[in-house]
Parts: sequence; structure tokens; C-alpha cells
Amino acid sequence: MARLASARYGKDNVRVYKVHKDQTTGVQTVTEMTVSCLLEGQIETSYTEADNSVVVATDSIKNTIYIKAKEHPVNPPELYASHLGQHFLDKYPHISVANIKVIVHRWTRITVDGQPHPHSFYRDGNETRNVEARVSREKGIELKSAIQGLSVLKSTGSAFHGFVRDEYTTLGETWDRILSTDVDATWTWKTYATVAEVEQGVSRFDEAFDAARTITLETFSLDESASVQNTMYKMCEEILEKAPGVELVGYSLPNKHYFEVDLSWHKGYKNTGKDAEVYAPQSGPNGLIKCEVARS
Ligand SMILES: O=c1[nH]c(=O)c2[nH]c(=O)[nH]c2[nH]1
Repeated sequence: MARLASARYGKDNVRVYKVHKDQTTGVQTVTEMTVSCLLEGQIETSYTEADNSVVVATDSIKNTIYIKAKEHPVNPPELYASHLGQHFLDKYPHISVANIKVIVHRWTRITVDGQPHPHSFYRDGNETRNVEARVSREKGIELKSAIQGLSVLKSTGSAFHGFVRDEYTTLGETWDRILSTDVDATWTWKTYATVAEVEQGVSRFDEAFDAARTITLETFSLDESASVQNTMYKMCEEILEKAPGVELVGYSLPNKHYFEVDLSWHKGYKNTGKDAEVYAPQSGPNGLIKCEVARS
């Protein structure tokens, strides 16, 4: 015998672009997103009995993603995701949870002759602003916001020593190394009961994003890093301090290694330790360091 242990379905990778045209100034503002929407509820019989009467077609889910982008602001993405998720609960009694994911891609305004251009933009990095909303009848609106894919490197100001040394250890201690990572930072909001509650004081979401980005970049730059672990903990602590509605902050950071290259075989070149200039960046393996920090 078998039973359906869990099920969700919907549309993934729905690409959406929205433009806002300010009629008085002529300035246009654009947002490009990739949206996912997966539904849960009383949908078991569609799997177990071929009963499609409980299925809102994934094509209709895709259409709804566009319609809600037309009807509501898409900024901040936390609000759009909440509106979109709530719609499925309001419209379909047998749907109990909508899992929304919004990935916002960067389009930064171009400066021409020192002036912000009214309708031209460039991609100034692969970093994305992400939101996951789980909108459910039982719990309300659970929101997680994130920055992903923000690549950073510091060429000094990072050390790593004092770690366990035993018969498995080959790594030397260092007081000066390169530190590089692709930042994946996530902050979890207190649960909201309604979309109206999300909308009240909605500027908190952009403020938290800006704070998280600035804290990440500044702490990465300014901290005399003892380890990835310690530097990321400092980032989490500071985000919790700056963003009052946030309950939990987490980072997942690959430690992207840059190996010294011994070039002494060629004319006795000195290229290690304090003389190191040419390094070999490694594609893998990489360290992977994660943590979550909550309020105590
Ligand atoms: O910051 C670091 N943390 C580690 O846990 C670790 N392990 C390692 O080999 N290098 C590093 N660097």
C-alpha cells in the first residue's frame, strides 16, 4: 500500500517585467522578476484518483501571476508575494497554502553626463533580491527575504589560525589571506496575519534590504576577519539590531579558495608568503559555512 505523503504544484520560472511611467516627469522605472507559485490543499485526489476537478491549472496560475502584477505594486516584492499568495486562498476554498518565490533581477539606472537617465538601465551584478512567502490559512503570511549571489573579495584583512591540528591536518595557519565568497543572506520576518498588516509600514522591507546589503559589504570590508564563521555572525547581529521586524538572520557563505603558487622553480621567483602576488583561484572544492542567528 502507498499513500501520498506530501504534494504541491504550480508554475515555476514565470518571468515578469513591469514598467512604471511617471506621466509628469517622463521618468520610467522598471522591475524584472522570476516568480514561482506552488499550491497545497485538498488536491490529493488529483494524484491518487486522476480527479482534475481540484486542479487550478498551472497555466491559470501563470496568468494570475501577470494579473496580480498588473493590479498591485510589484515593489516591494514582499508585498507583491503576499497579495499573490492571498489571492489563491481567497479564490479557492480547497487551497490552504500558497508558496510564492520572487527573484528580483537588477536593473540599475544609467547615468549620462552626470544625470540619471529617465529610461535606460544596466545589469550591475548578478546579485538578486529574493522573497519567499508562505501564505496559509493556518498561520497567515510567513515571509523570508534574501540577497543572493553578491560576489565579494578582500585581498587582505583576513586570517585563519588556531584551528584543530591533528594527523588529518595539512592546512597551514595564516595571518593574511584572501577572502572571497558569494553572499547568500536570508532574514525571516515575524508572521503577519493579513496582507493589510504586511502593507502597514511597508517601507520596512526596502529598509531591511538596504541595511542587510550595506552591513554585509561594510562588515566584510572593515572586519579583521578571524574566520568566515566569526565575520558572518557579526553581520547577523547587526542586521537584527537594524531591522526590528526581523526575527532570524542566516548566512550561507562558500569560502572560495585562492591558492598560492610556488614559482621558485623559475629563476628563483619569490611568490609565497609576504611575496605572494600571483594566485590560482579554485573552482572547487570550497568551504561552505552557514549559520542562523535569532534574538535572545
Ligand atoms: O574561515 C574559515 N573557516 C573554516 O572553518 C575553515 N576551514 C578551512 O580549511 N579554512 C577555513 N576558513
